[in-house]
Amino acid sequence: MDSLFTPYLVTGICSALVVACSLGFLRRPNLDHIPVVGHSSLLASYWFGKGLEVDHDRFVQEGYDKYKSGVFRVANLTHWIVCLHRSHLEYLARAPEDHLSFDHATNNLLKMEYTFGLKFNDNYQVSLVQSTLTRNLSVLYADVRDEIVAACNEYLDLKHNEWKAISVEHIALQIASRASNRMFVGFPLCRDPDWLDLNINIPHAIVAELKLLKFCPSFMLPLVAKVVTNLSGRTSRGVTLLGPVIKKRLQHMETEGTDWCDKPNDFLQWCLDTKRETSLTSLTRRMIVINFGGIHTTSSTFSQALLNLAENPQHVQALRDEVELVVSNHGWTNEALSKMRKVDSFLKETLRFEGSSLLGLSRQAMSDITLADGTFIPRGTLLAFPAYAMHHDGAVYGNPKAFEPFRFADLQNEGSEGSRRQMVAVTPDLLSFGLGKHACPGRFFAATVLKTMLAHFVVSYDVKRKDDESVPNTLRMGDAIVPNPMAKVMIRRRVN
Ligand code: HEM
Repeated sequence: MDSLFTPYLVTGICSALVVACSLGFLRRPNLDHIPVVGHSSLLASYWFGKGLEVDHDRFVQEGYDKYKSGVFRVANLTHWIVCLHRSHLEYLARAPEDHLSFDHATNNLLKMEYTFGLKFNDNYQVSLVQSTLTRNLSVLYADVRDEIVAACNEYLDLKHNEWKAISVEHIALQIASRASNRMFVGFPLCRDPDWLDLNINIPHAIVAELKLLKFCPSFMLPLVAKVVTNLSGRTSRGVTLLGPVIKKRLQHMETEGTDWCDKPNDFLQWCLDTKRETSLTSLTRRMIVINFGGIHTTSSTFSQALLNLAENPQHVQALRDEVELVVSNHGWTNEALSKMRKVDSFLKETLRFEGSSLLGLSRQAMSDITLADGTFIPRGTLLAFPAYAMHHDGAVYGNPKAFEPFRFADLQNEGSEGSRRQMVAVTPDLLSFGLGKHACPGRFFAATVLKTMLAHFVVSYDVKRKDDESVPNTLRMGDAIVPNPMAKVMIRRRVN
């Protein structure tokens, strides 16, 4: 019965998709008045889809250079992205959600309900990141550092003083996911290889699923998602691992109220304390989504920083001197991190120089809008800024094509605007953490983890390029910029 039914079902879905896609094309916002860079139509970008993956960076840069003070659009397989100009940043930062929506743009990209199983706009975890997580950084700093040191010892597994080749991406992912999960779900689950593996690999699965889902019109998503996503599989694997921890905590809350001896202080508990949900499924999905936002962003920044360290050995001593001096005065504390200007600058320059996306500040127009320069943006349009090109603009940064690790520390030392130069500052010159009310709320935690990781590496290990090969370039996959997964560096315990 099933085998007879399946071909009809598949044919039905395919035909409906074709009809719906054609209708979808007809209903797209009319953007004829905005110049195109690269593929001249969405259809062309379908046909040359492979080319788009490869050339997207070239098109965006071309548009940025050509339309210096205007807007342009690039095709992104299923929709146009209108790239705005720097002068529109202030409007975007202030625009209310019913004009320019971060949530709709994100949902358009991630199809949250079908990939994570969380309803659109059901995101109370965002305010917990912003408030409780950030507030607890000093209190929980010792735990986070403890996890980083333990993870380094375990995964690097260095014997004596011998050099060892390590896969940068693998090591960065393991350490970042351990450190993050110490804060997210606490000890001992933060060391459970199955929990870590689940959360490290979910983004790969979701990216693959989205490649299919993004062609699907919204009314068909519930049906198609059932076929192409593995939401129930990953949820049940997560519930098996996290469920017993949640159950135990719920029991404590029932018998002992809001406080008890040894009450955990971690993200899971903060979610439970809100009493917004008690279902094992939704709490597990919540912890998966927070891992999704936190792990890969942090680990790819660290991967890139480690590669930059191996590529620029002449800067290691300055970093070591700074870390040793600060730690001798303040110990390993969150306060000490705020004094490590060079470490901060090294990471900030890594975000500027490589970054994680060609485009930043994606938003969807929720009504017809006319920008200050008169450009008309119809309702439904997806907007973004050419972040990578902006970060490499000689009018903003001197010597923009060079990695200058201490450029932000030098600016901090020179000027009165010290705090604006810090990694966590969000300013129009650096869009790595976004801008305005949706600027990344996890950036304070990310900076704590990243600075501790880098500071620990420079004082504990020697790092160099592998066999004097230069480090491989980052990869471009559509808009995303990711460290090359094949990249390796040589590492040993510090010799002097
Ligand atoms: C180096 C690491 C990270 C980078 C580069 C990064 C970058 C970003 C960016 C660009 C945005 C969108 C901002 C906008 O469009 O205005 C964002 C949003 C967000 N990030 Fe991060 N992020 C990082 C780490 C983290 C971590 C560790 C967490 C959680 C602990 C986190 C949680 C979030 C959340 C919840 C949002 C959505 C904010 C909202 O809905 O208003 N991020 N992040």
